[in-house]
Amino acid sequence: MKKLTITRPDDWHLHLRDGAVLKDTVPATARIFARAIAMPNLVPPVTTTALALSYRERILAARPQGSHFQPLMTLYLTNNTSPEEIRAAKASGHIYACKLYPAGATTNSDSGVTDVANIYPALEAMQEVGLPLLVHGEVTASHIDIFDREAEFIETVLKPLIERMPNLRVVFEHITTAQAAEFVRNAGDNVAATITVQHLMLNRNDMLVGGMRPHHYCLPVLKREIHRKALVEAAISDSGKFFLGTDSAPHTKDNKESACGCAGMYTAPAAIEWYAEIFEEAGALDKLEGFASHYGPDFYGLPRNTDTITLVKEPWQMAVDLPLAEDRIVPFRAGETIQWHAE
Ligand SMILES: NC(=O)N[C@@H](CC(=O)O)C(=O)O
Ligand SMILES: [Zn+2]
Ligand SMILES: [Zn+2]
Repeated sequence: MKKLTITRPDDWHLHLRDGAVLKDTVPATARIFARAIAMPNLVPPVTTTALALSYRERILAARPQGSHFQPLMTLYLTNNTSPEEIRAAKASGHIYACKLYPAGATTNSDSGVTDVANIYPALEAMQEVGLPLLVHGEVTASHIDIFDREAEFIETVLKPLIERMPNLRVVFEHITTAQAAEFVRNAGDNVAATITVQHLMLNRNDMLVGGMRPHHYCLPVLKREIHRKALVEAAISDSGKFFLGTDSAPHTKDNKESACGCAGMYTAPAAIEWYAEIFEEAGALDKLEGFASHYGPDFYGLPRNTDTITLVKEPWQMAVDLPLAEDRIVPFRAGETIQWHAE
């Protein structure tokens, strides 16, 4: 039987949500991951240190018994985020980054930033105290085609921003295009990117051929096969600039299977197993540990985990649906076979 032991991984982009669902979402990730960047797009959003600290307590309370899982908290930037709030966040010792959602770009982004110029004072404070900026990198102008929104964001927002603040640490989250991979590769050491399971495994045909598949809808939306290939190249490149961020984004079955379905895929239940499948298929299983367990903490200036997990090539079946508090959720690749099993 094929086996692979790697340093315990972390998830650098995760949606746990809040309230009753935490008892399902927290164990799904804590099963394998030591730490996860907890995204702040709640309703209302996590805009202050006080809100982040109380959210952290609710996540900790939902851990399975004996779990050492650590949520790494983030602040949701708004047009009104002050430099004082940034300094307080850093001083709290529990906030590891701030998230830029362009207003209207994705799930719960209505309070997001309408123009990055509005947050220059906050970004300057982040640059100064060393808090990374996490970016949902898509423009939202209605005349820009949805498949072009990420590439457009690089040219019109990200490049000028990084030129203006060359020491700001930036994570370009859930990249989906060859342009984004190339931009990050050529940028300075202060710029990195996370890559999801779904953008490494699927292209837009998987969402639209043979019927419209709401469970394959997320943002940024799946792209062409050439982009998927470029992302796999980036993930296995060992450059230290690309690391694991699942963007596991739970929505109930009803909210996905709808005339206006929510964006997001729930990959937490077998994330590391799917990444292993991707790396194996690319002939690069030896590169999985760097991507999943080393480059993330290195970029954030945190210690790597000291214990390990073992992946065994032992096929199993993903459930067709799972509990999400009082509702049901359809996980990624529901009912399908998973090649690896991690423990
Ligand atoms: N990725 C998604 O499609 N959805 C995420 C938000 C996000 O990360 O953009 C969510 O919170 O549901
Ligand atoms: Zn996003
Ligand atoms: Zn996300």
